[in-house]
Amino acid sequence: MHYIECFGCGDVDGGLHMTSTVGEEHLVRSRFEVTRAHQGAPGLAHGGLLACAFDEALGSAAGNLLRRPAVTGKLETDFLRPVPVGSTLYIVTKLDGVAGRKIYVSANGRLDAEDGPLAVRARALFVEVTFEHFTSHGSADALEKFSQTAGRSREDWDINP
Ligand SMILES: CCCCCCCCCCCCCC(=O)SCCNC(=O)CCNC(=O)[C@H](O)C(C)(C)COP(=O)(O)OP(=O)(O)OC[C@H]1O[C@@H](n2cnc3c(N)ncnc32)[C@H](O)[C@@H]1OP(=O)(O)O
Repeated sequence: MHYIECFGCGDVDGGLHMTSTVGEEHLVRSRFEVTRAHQGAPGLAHGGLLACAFDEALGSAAGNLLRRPAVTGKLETDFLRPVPVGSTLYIVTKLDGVAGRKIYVSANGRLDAEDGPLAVRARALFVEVTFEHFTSHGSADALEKFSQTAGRSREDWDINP
């Protein structure tokens, strides 16, 4: 599910511009190209933005694999290596389990190649929500834009393929 104004996957100035695809063995592969806009220490990615990139990758996996709206309840990150500006993080996310509304996902991010050195590891708990979560806490304008740019209606989420 893609939303053009999403900081993670949308077309936002200084955003992460991430792409995610569902691949073999129900793994979701995401890429994050680290630019100067994502800097913390000179020449290195900001840890908070790396956490954001993993939130996006993990959330994309939960949404695309289960086709249910869910939000991040908890996110843990292990920063194992510095991530330089100019590098690309190859993130692979897997669904670890579902318990009622709770969706457990985890991801590994490798530097510059699918088999590059492991730089960041993350785990998250997403909690399935109803559409009322977005209608009551978000804005009607943003939801309208979402349904136009995503090209889907809320009914699409009722189907679990
Ligand atoms: C039209 C719309 C389309 C939408 C498209 C989708 C786009 C997605 C975009 C994604 C963008 C990227 C992603 C983003 O940026 S998502 C944005 C960041 N996240 C949020 O804003 C979420 C804010 N939090 C909430 O809204 C509520 O707290 C939620 C909904 C999460 C739960 O409140 P709710 O009252 O509903 O449920 P509950 O409290 O009964 O909890 C239910 C169960 O979950 C367990 N639990 C909860 N929290 C935690 C925790 N921290 N650690 C451990 N466990 C936790 C809890 O114990 C319980 O377990 P159990 O007792 O059943 O065993």
